[in-house]
Amino acid sequence: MATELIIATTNKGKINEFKQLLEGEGTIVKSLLDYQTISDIPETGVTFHENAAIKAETLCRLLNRTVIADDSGLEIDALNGEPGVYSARYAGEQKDDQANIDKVLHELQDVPEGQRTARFVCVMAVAQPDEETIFFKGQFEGAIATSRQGENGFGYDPIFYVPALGKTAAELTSDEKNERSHRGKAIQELLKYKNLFDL
Ligand SMILES: O=c1nc[nH]c2c1ncn2[C@H]1C[C@H](O)[C@@H](COP(=O)(O)OP(=O)(O)OP(=O)(O)O)O1
Ligand SMILES: [Mg+2]
Repeated sequence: MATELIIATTNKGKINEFKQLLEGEGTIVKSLLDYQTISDIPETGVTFHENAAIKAETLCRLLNRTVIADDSGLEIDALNGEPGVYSARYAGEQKDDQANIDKVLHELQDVPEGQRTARFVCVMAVAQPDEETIFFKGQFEGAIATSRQGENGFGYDPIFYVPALGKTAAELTSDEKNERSHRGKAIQELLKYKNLFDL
């Protein structure tokens, strides 16, 4: 039987990346979209670690199975690290990617090119029944562009400029993004520490 990895997320962009990063011979990825009867898990924490733990531990308890969660966001230096943990709801509770991007571009309208540095942060929590939750982290350094470029990815990708490649994250192929992204790096750390079949 295939190993099922359960990710406590409803974000389709994340789910696609988890599938590209982890699925293969004998391993399939499931998400909250496969457990429609489970209601939304409120993210009441004030740090990525707290929210990742809340999501992973809540679903772990409900299913009595190992669960992975990803809490991530965009830290913009000129905004003192905002929107950070609040990235998904930056422009309101409706979690609208386009409205969030518009708000970032507006906030940064007078910030010159050299001062638009930012990073994506991902904290991944692995919750297992009767064990301490463990955490893995990844960061992806870049800068905020002045307009949208590219169609790939999700969330803030169209305005996240990757200097080394001269493209936004939304102009990268999924392999190019996964090799260097916050989520890709957190998964690499997880896999250094744990075999997928132990999850
Ligand atoms: O690679 C990324 N490329 C672009 N944007 C990204 C990325 N990674 C995180 N982000 C943004 C999306 C969202 O605005 C926030 C995550 O918020 P976060 O609460 O972790 O996820 P979510 O609410 O969309 O789904 P869920 O909590 O069900 O996993 O950061
Ligand atoms: Mg969320």
